[in-house]
Amino acid sequence: MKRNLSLLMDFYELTMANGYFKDGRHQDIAVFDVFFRSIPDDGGYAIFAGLESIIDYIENLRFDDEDINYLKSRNIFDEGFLKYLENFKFTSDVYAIEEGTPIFPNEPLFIIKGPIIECQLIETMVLLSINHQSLIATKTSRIVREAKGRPVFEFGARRAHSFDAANLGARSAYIGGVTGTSNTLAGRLFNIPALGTMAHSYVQSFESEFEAFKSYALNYPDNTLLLVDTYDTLHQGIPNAIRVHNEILKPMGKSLKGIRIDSGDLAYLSKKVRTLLDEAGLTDTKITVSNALDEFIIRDLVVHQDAMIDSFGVGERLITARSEAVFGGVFKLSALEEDGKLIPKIKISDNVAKTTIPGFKQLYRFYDENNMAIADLITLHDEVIDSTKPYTLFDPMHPWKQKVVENFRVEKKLVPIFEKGKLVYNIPKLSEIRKRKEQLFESLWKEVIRLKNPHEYYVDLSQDLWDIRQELITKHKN
Ligand SMILES: Nc1ncnc2c1ncn2[C@@H]1O[C@H](COP(=O)(O)OP(=O)(O)OP(=O)(O)O)[C@@H](O)[C@H]1O
Ligand SMILES: O=P(O)(O)OC[C@H]1O[C@H](OP(=O)(O)OP(=O)(O)O)[C@H](O)[C@@H]1O
Ligand SMILES: O=C(O)c1cccnc1
Repeated sequence: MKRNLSLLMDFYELTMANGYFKDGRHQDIAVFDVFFRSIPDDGGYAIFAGLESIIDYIENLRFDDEDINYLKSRNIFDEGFLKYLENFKFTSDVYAIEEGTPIFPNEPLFIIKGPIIECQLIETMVLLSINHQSLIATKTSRIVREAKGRPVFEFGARRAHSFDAANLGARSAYIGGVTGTSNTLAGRLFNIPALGTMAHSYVQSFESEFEAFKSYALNYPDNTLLLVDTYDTLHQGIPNAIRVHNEILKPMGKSLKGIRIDSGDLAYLSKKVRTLLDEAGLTDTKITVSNALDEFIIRDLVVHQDAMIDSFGVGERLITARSEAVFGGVFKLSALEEDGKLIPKIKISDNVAKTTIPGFKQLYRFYDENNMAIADLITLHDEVIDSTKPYTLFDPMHPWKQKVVENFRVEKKLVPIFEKGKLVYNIPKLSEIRKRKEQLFESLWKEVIRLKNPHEYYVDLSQDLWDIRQELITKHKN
């Protein structure tokens, strides 16, 4: 079902848009940036996601009769403004970081340059898409990393905060690194491997656990995955699973694919289960565990308890990003055209870190000879970095802290998405986005990605941009 989401915007976007229109300023060219200030869970990096939803929103942004009639019924909007909305056409330029890219605080993730009225109308959807999807991709990447190569499956749909959160959450989780999802619709929509085991209800619905396992094995002899903790994992679940293997699967030339443990001490049980399975000759049968897992429990199981676990199913704490459920991306005006010239604008705060970075910008990532990311540099939009010469990076908060880099390579991180309202970006397949995340993640130092007290990745300003910012701070403070 195609939904009309055009009015999914904060009401103030419309009152401001109506104001710009009535004052005849609505076609004035503005630049707005999206950035975020702190990384969820005090992490050292985040993963960017949500761009495809924004592209979809912009491509379908039109106001139908029901939208217009609703706005009319509020009795505050100008007739001319409603006519403008009725004939709305997106004409702006958009630049964004590509999904799956590691991102850091304060850098521009998404830039729109166009009539101020258009910038304002898309604000809410841009933020909600980036904030939700980057949050889940980031949380997932933390979880997957701690599994140290063991597959992680996303099991969260039932505890997601809505159906959109389930579907887009599964997509973000796939970018973040899960191997598959239990959400069948996400599987169909996004071509993510959709799969699963069985629930306790299946076991409970039979006279005995053995009968339940037998039925499952007969129905799925090639992919028998049994939930073994309904009654007693070690004394009933595993013996019944081994019996089903010996009596049903083995005579068919098949073998038990895997078992899932969903309660109890997962380290202790997994080791005991591994021994029992091995002793029965089932050395290839995989052990999956679930039950309110997160990156910390997984790390504890894998690193500190030597649990014998082959894969993890992770639901509620991933799909809701329970440990820190807000990704604080913001949308700020950074430039305005006056007499045909873009004039940088700033928002000053007593907290220097909260003072915005003015101007129409570009973002570069510096890599060393070994392809490791050294720092990100925010520049003016047209600045060019000459990588054949040494470049002096400096900390924008403490400019005397400097580092001269040589033998580096730079990547422009903000790529054109819309030009004068026309989509110019080749939307990548989800599998390519996932691969990008994997590849770019390899360029981050271990110090930056560790869970606790990570090293702060440098996000610097070019000298030209720093000068403009200082000039504006001085001007407004006087
Ligand atoms: N060895 C372990 N190390 C660290 N955390 C663990 C370990 N085993 C299980 N956990 C976690 O401890 C929590 C236990 O949850 P809970 O108190 O609900 O117990 P339970 O075993 O699920 O009990 P129930 O039988 O009621 O389902 C879960 O988050 C689970 O992932
Ligand atoms: O704990 P999570 O990380 O969210 O992982 C998903 C959970 O969902 C299921 O439980 P549920 O009690 O909903 O149903 P069940 O009868 O299949 O166990 C499953 O057994 C997991 O415990
Ligand atoms: O397939 C599973 O094992 C599954 C799916 C959803 C939630 N919990 C478990």
